[in-house]
Amino acid sequence: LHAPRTPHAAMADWTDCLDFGISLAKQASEAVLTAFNRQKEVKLKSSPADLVTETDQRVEKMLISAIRKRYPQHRFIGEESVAAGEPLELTDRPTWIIDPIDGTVNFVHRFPFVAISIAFTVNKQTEFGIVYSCVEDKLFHAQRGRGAFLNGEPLHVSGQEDISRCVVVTEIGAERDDLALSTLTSNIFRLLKLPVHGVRALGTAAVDMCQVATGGADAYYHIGMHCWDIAASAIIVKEAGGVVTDTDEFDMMSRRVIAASSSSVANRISQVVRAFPCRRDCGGAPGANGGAAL
Ligand SMILES: Nc1ncnc2c1ncn2[C@@H]1O[C@H](CO)[C@@H](O)[C@H]1OP(=O)(O)O
Ligand SMILES: [Mg+2]
Ligand SMILES: [Mg+2]
Repeated sequence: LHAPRTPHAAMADWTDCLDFGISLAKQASEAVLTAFNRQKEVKLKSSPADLVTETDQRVEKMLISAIRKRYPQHRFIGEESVAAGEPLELTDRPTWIIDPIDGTVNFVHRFPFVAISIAFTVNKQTEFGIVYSCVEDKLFHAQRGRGAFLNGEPLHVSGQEDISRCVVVTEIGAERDDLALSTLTSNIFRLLKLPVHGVRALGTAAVDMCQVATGGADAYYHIGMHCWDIAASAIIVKEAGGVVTDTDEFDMMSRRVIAASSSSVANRISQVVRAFPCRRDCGGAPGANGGAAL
């Protein structure tokens, strides 16, 4: 007798991978903290504000080689691998999306918010996300359909629906051209005029977005970041009861995101904030097959 065939991905719950990812994030955090107070050699990437250090590269290599050893069939999208010329391609295969240090400018300056961000997708759907805020020693994680947690305690968004009572987090990013800078500053101007209670930026997209999951902030938006900056924190916000959108449906490759405590706050931010053009990380038109869903 033959049991009915169920696709492998539908059967698996990927908890094994999640546990392994958490143990690796802890190891990676030790490496980041050891280097944190030392003098760093800094190289530039796409702009004078887009930095990389030897630690970013070493931590990413350590993570990928450990995962590859245990799961030889799995694929990777890593910030520093892509910077070194690896293709950025999301397929249906199990894929680890890694930012070895989110907040490299903070790391270089010893501004105490840096994180390791690890997301895992199957069939382009995120199964879990891990964000380890190293200096704070805060481990955020979420698994699809199973809630979001900070150091093991359940997380919930604030539920705030009134934009004028919101703390909104965003990032300044690495772009320094006139169009990007004027769009960015006028977005902040328009939000402050609504008014909102405050606008904040911690310097790490992953940790910023986790603030929405804790209820410490009510919304987050960012234009220009990459999939590895937000893939893990997006599922953490969603599992904490938040809303994660683009101008339309969330697409982690679109380089735009709004995460909010409620759909009314998300809609209000999408009415106020304008995007500047960014080349997609991968895939076709927004929402097309090459994108990725939560
Ligand atoms: N081109 C870009 N535009 C906007 N944000 C970017 C960016 N590249 C990276 N980021 C991310 O935005 C935050 C800082 O503004 C960080 O999370 C940073 O990630 P990183 O430190 O891994 O490079
Ligand atoms: Mg990053
Ligand atoms: Mg990084």
